[in-house]
Amino acid sequence: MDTRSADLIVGLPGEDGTEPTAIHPTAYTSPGSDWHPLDGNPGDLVAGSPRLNIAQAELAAAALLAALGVPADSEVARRTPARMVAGLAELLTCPPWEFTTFPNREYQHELVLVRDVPFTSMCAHHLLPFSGVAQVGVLPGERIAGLSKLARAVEVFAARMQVQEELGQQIAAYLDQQLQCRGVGVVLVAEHLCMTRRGVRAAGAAAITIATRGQLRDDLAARAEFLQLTTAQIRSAP
Ligand SMILES: Nc1nc2c(ncn2[C@@H]2O[C@H](COP(=O)(O)OP(=O)(O)OP(=O)(O)O)[C@@H](O)[C@H]2O)c(=O)[nH]1
Ligand SMILES: [Zn+2]
Repeated sequence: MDTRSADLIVGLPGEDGTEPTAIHPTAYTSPGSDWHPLDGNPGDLVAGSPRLNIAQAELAAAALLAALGVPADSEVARRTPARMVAGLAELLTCPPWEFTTFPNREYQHELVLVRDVPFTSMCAHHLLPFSGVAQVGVLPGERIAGLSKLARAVEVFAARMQVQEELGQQIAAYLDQQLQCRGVGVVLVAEHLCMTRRGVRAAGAAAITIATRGQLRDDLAARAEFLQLTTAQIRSAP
């Protein structure tokens, strides 16, 4: 497995077949990431968290709108600062969940792939959403994950401000650590509003990133199969 994450390995299945000790995804900081506005803990951004000051955020939102010259006195706009804060908090928050695994009793050694997991995340450069689909593949080891947990891993790491490359690497590193499996692959295809609706306004442009671990990175045949299954339907340039 990825040597960069060796010092962070948790969740090893017990020798007697007991459940691994799961780390909660919201308490997880991926290896190799040196900067996250939410400090690796999107779960902090929930109502009541000392890090989420709703009143202050609403004042700041009102000040931002005023500085942008947006009138605040209409009935429609009166609650806009509160809606802005609630909307951002929602995009940067994920409900808690536990990573469930099961013994790989029939020894499924072929690829397990969950395709087209929709996600929305927040661009760390412009605070605009980027959204698309994730393809999450695992070459199982001793244990297999509940399928929904592969999609939940996407969901929880999407609830951060970041760039797409980081999102893919965080998901891959997390699954690698949790499952101690033989390989992990994450393909993200996303539209960045900061690029398609402003700036260069490249409408229709998509960003594709690939993050792999273990045999899906190092075994050329396994990698080719994974990429063929996950990228075959991506539209080529006109
Ligand atoms: N690699 C990467 N770049 C991103 C991502 N999201 C946004 N960007 C890019 O981040 C860059 C920020 O560059 P800047 O030149 O500082 O920003 P800007 O002046 O708004 O640039 P323009 O978007 O070209 O107008 C832009 O090129 C964005 O397209 C991402 O997920 N990954
Ligand atoms: Zn952006």
